[in-house]
Amino acid sequence: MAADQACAFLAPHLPFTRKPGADSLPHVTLTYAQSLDGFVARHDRKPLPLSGPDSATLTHALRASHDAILVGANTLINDNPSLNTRLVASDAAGQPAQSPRPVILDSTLRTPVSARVFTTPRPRADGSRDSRVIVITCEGRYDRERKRALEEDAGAVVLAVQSDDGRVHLPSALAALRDLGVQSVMVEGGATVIGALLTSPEVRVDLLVVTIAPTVIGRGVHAIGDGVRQDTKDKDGRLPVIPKLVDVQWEQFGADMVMLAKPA
Ligand SMILES: NC(=O)C1=CN([C@@H]2O[C@H](COP(=O)(O)OP(=O)(O)OC[C@H]3O[C@@H](n4cnc5c(N)ncnc54)[C@H](OP(=O)(O)O)[C@@H]3O)[C@@H](O)[C@H]2O)C=CC1
Ligand SMILES: Nc1nc(O)c(N)c(N[C@@H]2O[C@H](COP(=O)(O)O)[C@@H](O)[C@H]2O)n1
Repeated sequence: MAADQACAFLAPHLPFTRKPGADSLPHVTLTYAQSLDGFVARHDRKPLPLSGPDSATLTHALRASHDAILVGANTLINDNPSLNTRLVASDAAGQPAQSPRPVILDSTLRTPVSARVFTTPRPRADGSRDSRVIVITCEGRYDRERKRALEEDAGAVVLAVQSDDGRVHLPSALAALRDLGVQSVMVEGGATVIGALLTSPEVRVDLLVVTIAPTVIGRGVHAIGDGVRQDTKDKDGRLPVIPKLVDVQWEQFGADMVMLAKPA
């Protein structure tokens, strides 16, 4: 069964908890599905189903094993995802599946109050933890009325952190999540967030889980190439560096191949 296979595949890497130390950031797993020719989305950025049922089960087991699940504002708006764990009964450790808290990176609060994520049931077996959606925005860039609407009409928690070149400063976002008690964050994308995270000199990706589906798209958005401008230096004059991968494992889930690795 795919759920058992997912548990066995992920078990050596559990639990996903933040490293010791008062100031340490949550554990970060970066995960996405790509076509055989390397795309995560069609060129029009419409939702693109790539994962087959078995690798989708793995993704949901991974979701259930994290405290929070993070996407960029474009993914939230384009895909209108649920971000829950409806495909699994247990997490990767065999405990009853909980849905992680959705987190949206949204510099200017474009997230619509009608987004599906706000009304998706997110029962928590332990009954104790706050499951409200968290929207992280940039200090000084958001509209107060949008913040009020997201908080009061959609029931979100809006956190404002410092901006980094007009976008949410990733270490500050993770520190804000840590301060809410989040130990582990699963980042699902899209391409811009994947690129920003993989090349961040300040944030460490602890685990990378990539599903490769035997589907050819031809034209679309590359998982990494379109999220990272290789010729663009950051504000400190540094070129983006994509880390090498170590401890690489491959396993077939249904028709898909899944790679699990650690950035060095
Ligand atoms: N196959 C897969 O596994 C997945 C595919 N996708 C696909 O990806 C596509 C969307 O990708 P893409 O258009 O690149 O957008 P993203 O979903 O990566 O969102 C990017 C936006 O997030 C906001 N943002 C805020 N802070 C940051 C930050 N620090 N770093 C990066 N982004 C930040 C920015 O918008 P602002 O400035 O307004 O804040 C930015 O434009 C969709 O088509 C979706 O279907 C998505 C997830 C997984
Ligand atoms: N693992 C995976 N496989 C695919 O084929 C995908 N298209 C995605 N996309 C991500 O999943 C989100 C949809 O989540 P729900 O099914 O609505 O819960 C989508 O927004 C992407 O983040 N992932």
